[in-house]
Amino acid sequence: MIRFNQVSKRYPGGHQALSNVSFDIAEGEMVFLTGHSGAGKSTLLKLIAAIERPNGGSVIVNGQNVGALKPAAIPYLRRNLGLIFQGQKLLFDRNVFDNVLLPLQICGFNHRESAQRVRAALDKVGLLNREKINPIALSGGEQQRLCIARAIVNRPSILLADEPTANLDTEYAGEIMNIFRSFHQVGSTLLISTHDESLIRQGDGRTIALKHGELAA
Ligand SMILES: Nc1ncnc2c1ncn2[C@@H]1O[C@H](COP(=O)(O)OP(=O)(O)OP(=O)(O)O)[C@@H](O)[C@H]1O
Repeated sequence: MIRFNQVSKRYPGGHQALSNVSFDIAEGEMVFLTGHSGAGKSTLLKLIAAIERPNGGSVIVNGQNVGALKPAAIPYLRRNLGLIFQGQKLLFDRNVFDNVLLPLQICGFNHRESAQRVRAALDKVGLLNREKINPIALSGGEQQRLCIARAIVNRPSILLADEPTANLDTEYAGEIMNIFRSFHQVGSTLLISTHDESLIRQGDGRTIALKHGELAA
């Protein structure tokens, strides 16, 4: 489902973030991506979502070479991806429900189906009873769960999460891991970058480790 074949990424200015990285992730797998700060984890996730392009090798997602996609094809790729990335902003001028609705509005779903999907996503992350409030009134962990609801409302087949439990206490981190496990159980493919050893222990998935931009043995 995701295949990296000898992938290298060098940023402008000459920094080599990834060197000759190769691995496969099968449909339905849950994989943790680990490595020190600066090892290249975020870069690897961005290559899958075509936020960055590789300088060498190929990144294949669902049979498509995403590094070679034309810009017009990128939104179609992203419809199959749920992205939980650092720095993604919630909209504080809309309520919880409307924050989750936004990706469906962009895709042109009708109102009734959208509302059902939003409520199903909010239910999964335990925020169904908070749909009318402004996200500013949510705790850090609840805001993170709202970001997850927004990422899954399209029912993506692949979920990419970059440090999803950073800055959260253990209790919240455990809740988020439970949500990921429930996706894994229904057959979604997950790739989760994390420093959090306890998350990895709870997750029962394979680990891919990066060290200075290379796969660590
Ligand atoms: N847009 C960019 N321009 C230039 N260099 C970058 C850019 N993004 C990342 N880098 C560099 O590439 C390397 C890998 O960064 P990346 O963010 O992928 O690492 P990471 O493993 O996710 O780190 P962290 O755990 O700290 O988030 C780092 O040395 C970083 O400074």
